[in-house]
Amino acid sequence: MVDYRVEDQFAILEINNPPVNALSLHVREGLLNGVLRASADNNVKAIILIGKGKTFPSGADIKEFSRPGKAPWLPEVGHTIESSNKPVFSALHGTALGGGLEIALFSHYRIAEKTAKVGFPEVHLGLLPGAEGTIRLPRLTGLVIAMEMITSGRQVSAKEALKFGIVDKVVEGNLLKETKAFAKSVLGQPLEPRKLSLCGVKDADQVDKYYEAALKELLKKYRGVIAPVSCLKSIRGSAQLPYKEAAELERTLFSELMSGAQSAALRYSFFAERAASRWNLPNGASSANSKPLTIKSAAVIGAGTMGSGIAICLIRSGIPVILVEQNEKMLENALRNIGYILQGSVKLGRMTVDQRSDCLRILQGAASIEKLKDVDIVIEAVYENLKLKQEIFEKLDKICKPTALLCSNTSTLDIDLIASVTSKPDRVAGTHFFAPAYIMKLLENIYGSKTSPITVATIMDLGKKIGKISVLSKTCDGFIANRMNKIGTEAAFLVEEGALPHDIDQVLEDFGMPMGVFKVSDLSGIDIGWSIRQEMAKKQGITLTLETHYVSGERYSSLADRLYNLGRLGLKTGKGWYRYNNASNSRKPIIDPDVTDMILNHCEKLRIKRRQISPQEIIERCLYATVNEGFKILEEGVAEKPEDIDIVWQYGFSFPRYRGGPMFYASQVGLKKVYERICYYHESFPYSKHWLPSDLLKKLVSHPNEVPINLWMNYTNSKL
Ligand SMILES: CC/C=C\C/C=C/C(=O)SCCNC(=O)CCNC(=O)[C@H](O)C(C)(C)COP(=O)(O)OP(=O)(O)OC[C@H]1O[C@@H](n2cnc3c(N)ncnc32)[C@H](O)[C@@H]1OP(=O)(O)O
Repeated sequence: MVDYRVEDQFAILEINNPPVNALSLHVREGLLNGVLRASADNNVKAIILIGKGKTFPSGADIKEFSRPGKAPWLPEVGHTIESSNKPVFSALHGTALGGGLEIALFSHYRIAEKTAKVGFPEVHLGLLPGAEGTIRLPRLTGLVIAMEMITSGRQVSAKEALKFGIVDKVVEGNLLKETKAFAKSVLGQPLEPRKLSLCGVKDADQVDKYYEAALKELLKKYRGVIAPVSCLKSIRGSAQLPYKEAAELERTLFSELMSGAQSAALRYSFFAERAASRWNLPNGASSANSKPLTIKSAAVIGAGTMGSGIAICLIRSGIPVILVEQNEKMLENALRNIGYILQGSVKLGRMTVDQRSDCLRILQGAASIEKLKDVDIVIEAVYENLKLKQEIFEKLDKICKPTALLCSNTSTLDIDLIASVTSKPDRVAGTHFFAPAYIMKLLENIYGSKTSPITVATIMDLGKKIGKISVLSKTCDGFIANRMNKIGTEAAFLVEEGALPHDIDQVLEDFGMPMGVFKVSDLSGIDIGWSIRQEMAKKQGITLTLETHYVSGERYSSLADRLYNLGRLGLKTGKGWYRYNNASNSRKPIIDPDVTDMILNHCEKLRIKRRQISPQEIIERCLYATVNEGFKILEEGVAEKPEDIDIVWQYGFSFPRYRGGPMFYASQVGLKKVYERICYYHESFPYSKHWLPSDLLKKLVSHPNEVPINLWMNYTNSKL
């Protein structure tokens, strides 16, 4: 794991632990033994630490964090490096992150290859750089930069690292050769000034001021997240305490974070995200054995908000797009809007003026789909109506080349029904983007019964290429995301039973959702849900009234229909579940007593006796109903694994990452407890079929060993 050789009186310790040279036990042992051996060798003048393959160590081995670890620990390895009688040079390339950067900070000198990046991403895992990174970095960079880098987890370029004083030299070409050359230029110089444990923090006298300012910002930016504040406390310690005491404080804070629920969820999320990109189909095809096609050109049908957003995602990644819209005025507006949105990206520094021009150069509008005969993929993004989509797919089937993939941005419709009108159903799939498509990271890809592995591989790969997190779902009504989402339904019932919209929103926001469900509803428009409900009623041949309380034997809440009838369509009309001060263009929701009156009247008419509802019940009702559906989704093979579901929730619905996702959250609460509460709510609300307990959940609670391994998460010691 660490290859040792001596060349030109340099001991080269080459770390060889692919794929990212994580500092697993054997690497730590190799480094420790290698440094001791080189220090004792009279033929060695200096020691060089370097990574084999694509990177210097990118951190501690995160997998080791979930099991009892073994010495030597990283700080021990680090102090052996620092106290060596020979100068130690870390030669950085790739991504020198976390524990990797800490090893470098224990070294006496750091040389970085031009394209290298360095950083402390531990905060994303709910941790702090616990091998004295919070104590050493401020000694090089000063407090402000260290606070920013460590609390944000940002990776900085070699050039920036040089400017900040993190590295001593940036080199091009052969890193080892250049490191040796640099080493020769400093050999013989005293080592003491190079030992960070002997240096002070140069702006230590300003620490309280910097701490307060950073804390204020963090509390606003990362509400409810504990690691950034612990990072900050540890950095403050680096300035206020003697080195050893600061290191002890760091260790204490690190242990607290490591044993906490947030870090467990964030570490799970790290692996879940990577697991979601791997997929298996029931026919044995998988991401490991299926090769994607290369997509060189695309078309998007429908220039509404969704279609335009999807076109932006594609052109931003260099894929030429034909945007098709029959309505010429709408097309013109859409092309102009895309220009404005990209202009906004330039203003925010997310792209250059030239990059914007390049994007617009590969975007063209078209009024008919006749022009699509040569494109590699078509993504249809018209109104959610099966008949309309089938008409389009029938035409595309005739016009497009036989190898073209035909995809629908449907959020609910059966892919098999859409594919059934084409002669090549193996080429048809769903690519469900989330609004706004150019911002939201999730791409929910859907396969039908005839979708080929090549098609699946291609859309999963396309997602990655356009910077999305792709998750695969089998076709069903609503797929993973919308089928599972029971929060809105239960929230409305809770309001009928005694809670008020702002009570529910507050509880959900305290839980970590960025916005409560009623605020979201106001933002997207009360009319959207209303049309969906009317469409559903039409299909079932029923008429919804303001007194409707049951539909086909299922409990129904007409509260939102009442808002619609009052013309309270949400933010756009200045009134919805909340009131808005449109005169001042404010988006801030204001609690409206008229809504409370409307709710109380509704309950009186339906003879509902209102009661006190606790925050605990709000969380349970909103989340456990969703979790129960999640288990049904797993049982039916709609999602292949719980990690897929959790990633859909994190990236599609902004579920707090520090809670892992609904499935991981349920595992932390304890599946037995969750199951018992679901059974209780099923008894209490027999007319809501989403409370019918999932068989899989029942089995996991009663006979966990009989459940196939993929149906429960790999990366957690879940409490059953
Ligand atoms: C007493 C105190 C002790 C320790 C303090 C130190 C703490 C730490 O160092 S915590 C770790 C800090 N480092 C990180 O958080 C980096 C995490 N990794 C990444 O950000 C990325 O993997 C990368 C930028 C390094 C590379 O990205 P990319 O090239 O896109 O590859 P992948 O992300 O797909 O990763 C490839 C493969 O490697 C696995 N992996 C990555 N990092 C680690 C790691 N630190 N430990 C274990 N495994 C790691 C990753 O899961 C992928 O494997 P799978 O595809 O099988 O999942």
